[in-house]
Amino acid sequence: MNLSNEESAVSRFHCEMKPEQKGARARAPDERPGTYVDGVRWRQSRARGRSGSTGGHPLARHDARDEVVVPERPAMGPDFEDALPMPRRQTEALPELKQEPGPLPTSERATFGDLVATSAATRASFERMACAAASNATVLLEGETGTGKSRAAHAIHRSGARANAPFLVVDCGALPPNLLESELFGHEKGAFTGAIQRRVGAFEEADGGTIFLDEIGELPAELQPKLLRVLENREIRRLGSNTYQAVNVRVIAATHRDLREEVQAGRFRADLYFRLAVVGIPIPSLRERTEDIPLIVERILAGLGATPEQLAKLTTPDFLARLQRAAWPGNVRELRNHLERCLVFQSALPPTAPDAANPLVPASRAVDPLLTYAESRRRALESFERDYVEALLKLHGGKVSQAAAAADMDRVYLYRLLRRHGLKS
Ligand SMILES: Nc1ncnc2c1ncn2[C@@H]1O[C@H](COP(=O)(O)OP(=O)(O)OP(=O)(O)O)[C@@H](O)[C@H]1O
Repeated sequence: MNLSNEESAVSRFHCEMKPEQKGARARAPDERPGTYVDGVRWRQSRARGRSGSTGGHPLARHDARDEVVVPERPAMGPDFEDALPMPRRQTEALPELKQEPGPLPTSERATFGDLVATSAATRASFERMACAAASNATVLLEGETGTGKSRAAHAIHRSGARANAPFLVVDCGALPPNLLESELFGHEKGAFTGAIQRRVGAFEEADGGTIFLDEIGELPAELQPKLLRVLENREIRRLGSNTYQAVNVRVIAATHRDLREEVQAGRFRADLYFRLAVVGIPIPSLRERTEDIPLIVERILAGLGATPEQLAKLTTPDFLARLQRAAWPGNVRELRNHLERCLVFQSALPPTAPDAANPLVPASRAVDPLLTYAESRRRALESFERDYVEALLKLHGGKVSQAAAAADMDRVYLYRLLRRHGLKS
């Protein structure tokens, strides 16, 4: 399909088009005016070869070739992307913009790399991962914290043609903008105070391989146009340098955010979103795929070196059923931590039950007067911290920046606490 849009003022998500055998199915997300096929206004339509569709004024054409053409921006100077404004905040009523990746193909595939699953939802994700691995396309993994996005990214890399080349991970939420820019693109000596020598960035280091941009939704606004340029032109410029150099890097990005919502709110560039989501792969939360829990438990226990006796004790139908009923806001990571605790305490511990009156408040823990005051205090503080950040994150749907702002904490400090308590890697 060849789709063109010559009008810059078109809404960010004006319509969705899905290729079908004999053309394309197009869907307008709401009643907003101005989307036409062959002159007729529509919300859902099946378009044939060479129909014209206008969204307001713009013209969208498609033909039967299996190719999507995103309009190119005019060529400008090396810093042209820095001058591009962030899109304005959407002021009109927000339409229903939940991502609909289309019906995912059902798959027999119960493993991908070291990931295992039985649920249809996860097997469908595996199918997409396998397709992505066979290509060089940019991938966007979307799922809650701890669902296994990093593992999936690594598995895609390992299953593809770049398997023997480097795989570099950059957490876009963990560094302030200037350090992140240098981490990604490198810098020249003297580029800023403290740049005492030249530094190669992750894109250069990953040349020939894959770069995994974790928490891409946290990418600061000023770096978004720079990443867009890399994705469009496959070239980078070190901080403090005037020249671009070509890089051959496959990009896999991941986020726990709904990036479409971020685009609607004007916090994430629509053009960057489209460049990233060439292959979008949703990773379901653990509570949406409780059928996977027994297999995942076995896999995790084997990885943790559980003995056959421990394995038998922690895979009884009763214990597995309890695990399947738990909420797991931290998803597989939290499940893994729980199993590790079970091994340490040699017991099939019940998963932390949320307080009945307030599901966000975990049950209180008893104090042990046999411990010293200092040790008791340390443990209580530790336990408070974990419960607090876990509940905070759950309250804010896994959105770290939002949670940090609401709790009046520094985002980087919250990240540190989440990592310390195994709620984030
Ligand atoms: N299918 C699986 N089998 C075993 N362990 C898993 C599986 N999926 C995830 N894990 C474990 O869960 C933890 C979290 O996985 P991972 O870091 O890939 O999640 P994530 O979605 O990238 O998290 P975040 O969004 O916080 O970065 C890791 O310890 C990983 O080893």
